[in-house]
Amino acid sequence: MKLRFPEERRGAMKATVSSCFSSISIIPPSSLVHDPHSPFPPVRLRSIPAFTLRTHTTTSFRLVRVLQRGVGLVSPDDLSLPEPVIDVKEEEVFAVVDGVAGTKAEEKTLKAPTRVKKKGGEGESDDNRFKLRNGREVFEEKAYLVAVELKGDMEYSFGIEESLKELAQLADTAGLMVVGSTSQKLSTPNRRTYIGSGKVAEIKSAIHALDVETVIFDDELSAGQLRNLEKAFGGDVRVCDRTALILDIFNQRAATHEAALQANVALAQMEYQLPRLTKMWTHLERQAGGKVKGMGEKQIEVDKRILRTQIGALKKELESVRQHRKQYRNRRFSVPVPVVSLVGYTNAGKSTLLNRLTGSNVLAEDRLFATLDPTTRRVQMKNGREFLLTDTVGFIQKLPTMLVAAFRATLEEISESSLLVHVVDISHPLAEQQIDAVDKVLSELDVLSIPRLMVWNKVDKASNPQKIKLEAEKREDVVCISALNGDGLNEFCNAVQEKLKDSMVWVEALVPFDKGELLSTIHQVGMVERTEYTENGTLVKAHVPLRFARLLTPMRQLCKS
Ligand SMILES: Nc1nc2c(ncn2[C@@H]2O[C@H](COP(=O)(O)OP(=O)(O)OP(=O)(O)O)[C@@H](O)[C@H]2O)c(=O)[nH]1
Ligand SMILES: [Mg+2]
Repeated sequence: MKLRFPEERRGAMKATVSSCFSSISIIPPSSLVHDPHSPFPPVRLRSIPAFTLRTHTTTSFRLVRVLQRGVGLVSPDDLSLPEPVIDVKEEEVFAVVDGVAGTKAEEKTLKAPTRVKKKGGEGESDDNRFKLRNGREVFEEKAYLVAVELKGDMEYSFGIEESLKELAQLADTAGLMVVGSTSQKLSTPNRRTYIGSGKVAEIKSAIHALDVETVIFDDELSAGQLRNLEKAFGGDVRVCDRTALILDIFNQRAATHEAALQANVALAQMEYQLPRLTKMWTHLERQAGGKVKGMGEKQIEVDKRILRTQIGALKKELESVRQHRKQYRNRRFSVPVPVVSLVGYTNAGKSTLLNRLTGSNVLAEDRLFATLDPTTRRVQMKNGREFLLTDTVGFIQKLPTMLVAAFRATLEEISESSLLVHVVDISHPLAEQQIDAVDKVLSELDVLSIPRLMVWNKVDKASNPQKIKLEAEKREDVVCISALNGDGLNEFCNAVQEKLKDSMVWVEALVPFDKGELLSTIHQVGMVERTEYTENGTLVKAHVPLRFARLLTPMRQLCKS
């Protein structure tokens, strides 16, 4: 496999590890657990919008309720919408209620599509389709996947088949059963239906033949396209896009996490929802026989205003969480242990690496987006040096921008790190494309200036580990490891230390004898090259973190005089 790396990434991770680190080895995990607690105290938010707490048994039902007919998102308690004076037949209630959030009839429709386990008869085959996902039982709906390759799209490096494979993994993570897929090459997407009319007809036949319940598109679709496609496919089939699917996975996973994280996901869902509120209400005018002109327009405005207010309130609360976390981090930084963040594509093995090095028990599994919130643990090496290692949420190609924005506060951990370790699943056929996708997100987060070290993980799983290792040796900024079996972890720690040294400053200071504690801290957080005992104190020559160097300024002057 050929891997490309931009010039700036070929940094200073020397193959010639400096002699002062040659004796470093890793202490067995059991003795490394220094910080069994999360780095942040639990944060309480005053309010999480009601919709994030609503759960339904059927995934696609949730997708549709939450993401497509978004007005249902708004908490009924917050609403003072005028009830539409429309005489509707029983079967029309569902459509009307889907457009009118918070009416009494909504409760009725919420229950409508929920599947109930039946004993015997018709329900028996359905029984096998109830699966446990993210700690919850969900009905495994049949999903059909659609991808479009736009001609001349140079950014699209994944290839349509691979992107579909990843979409299938996402669908599986969300609890859907993929029964088929199709793709189309287009020069420009169709404005109304995204795909061409022939493809629409082809998918419609597949829906009938395979009993499809949900059609998922690999790209973000507009509200109009989603609606037109649903209409074209007819029946009960739902249509959603990749972004909605990712948001749904985050929503499912966030349910068991702290409130601040749920609020981040809620915010991302609302941001996705806002532009998709248009024309949701036009059916009201149709059902009123066109007698109440402008009614739909008015309702959209009301909904948008409510949603904007909720977004504003949520942003405000998240800002206070941000400040809270910042204060906590500042306190942590008063002991200047360098912070190293693990970043990378989802499923690359970041959490497995953190667990290996620190004896922690962070969830690591063969699923996408196993980790949602950062975990920081202390890594101490045999030579007494230590650094803090932070595990972060994984990235993915076509990561919804609203998710990146919403997680910005959480990802501040990354921006305040001394070093980013980019973990790559080198056994993956698209490792190179995944590296590019991660770089893209890192540049969106504006952290490209932080020193980086690349780690090729899962070497044990690669078809030709020896070849990979030889390739890595040729590069200056790559370390090969297997987080699963522990191979290469000594080299990894040495490389981290070397990289950290690059970000430190050289000091020569005379530390008075009565400041023994300070001397041991220098040994702990810095890289001491030499110590000399003099009449007036200990002369130390070391690389230390910038913040710490400032503390030593008076002693540096003392040394010069
Ligand atoms: N063979 C092999 N499997 C590994 C290795 N490292 C991790 N894995 C497996 O890869 C899967 C994903 O590992 P995680 O540690 O959860 O990956 P992650 O990067 O934290 O994933 P997200 O939290 O989704 O971003 C798990 O099934 C791990 O057991 C490795 O070195 N070799
Ligand atoms: Mg993880």
